[in-house]
Amino acid sequence: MTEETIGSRRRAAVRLKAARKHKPSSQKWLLRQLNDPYVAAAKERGFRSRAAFKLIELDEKFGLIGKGARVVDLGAAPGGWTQVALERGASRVVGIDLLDIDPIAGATLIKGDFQDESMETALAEILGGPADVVMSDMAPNTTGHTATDHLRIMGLAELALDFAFKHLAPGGAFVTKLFQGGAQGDMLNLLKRRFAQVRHAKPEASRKDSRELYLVATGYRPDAS
Ligand SMILES: C[S@@+](CC[C@H](N)C(=O)[O-])C[C@H]1O[C@@H](n2cnc3c(N)ncnc32)[C@H](O)[C@@H]1O
Repeated sequence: MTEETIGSRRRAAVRLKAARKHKPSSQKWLLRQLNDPYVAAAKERGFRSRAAFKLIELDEKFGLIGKGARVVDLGAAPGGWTQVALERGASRVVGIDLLDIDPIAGATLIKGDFQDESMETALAEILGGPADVVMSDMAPNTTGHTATDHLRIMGLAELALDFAFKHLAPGGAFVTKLFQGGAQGDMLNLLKRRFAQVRHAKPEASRKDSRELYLVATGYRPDAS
């Protein structure tokens, strides 16, 4: 048996031992975390979430974050997407979340609901101009009821889009998380009128069994009606 095999067996035994300390429901979650290559890679690269790799993939595919870009990260906690935006050359990044976020050098982090009026003035001051990218990885608490969860996430995505309309620079990009079924009806039509290109994407890092996917709209046209 090679040393590598012995090593991986040992690691598996440690994982199982660690997982056994927990209730069956959290055991399942823990085992999934422990065996997830993106969790391991995030730890190795100092990212706060495995979600960081979703943004890396989206940026590699669509070229969203240019050098010196101003970026707004909606639903930023624990901070993976904010870290990626900075690493990819953004000059100003504002992360907003209902939850506390530990400081990230180079970013401004605001605790609160992105819909609060106070956010508008704070943002204009911090960014020093309109945003080049408004991105939302926001997720509402899920209920387990598929139709309700779909409506909730669509509602949040629509509000994020309203926010983008107010803050994006011409030519800017908007990214939002959705559930499968994607952007539909009115929202999709609106996006197609106001952006040069609208695409759906399911990054490799997005779990196969999750209904999540992302909508990426580029080339914002504020004057289009
Ligand atoms: C999946 S997490 C984001 C992970 C993040 N992209 C990362 O890489 O670390 C979704 C976040 O959306 C936040 N959220 C949900 N509704 C929000 C709202 N109305 N305003 C601000 N943040 C919100 C939640 O608190 C949660 O932290």
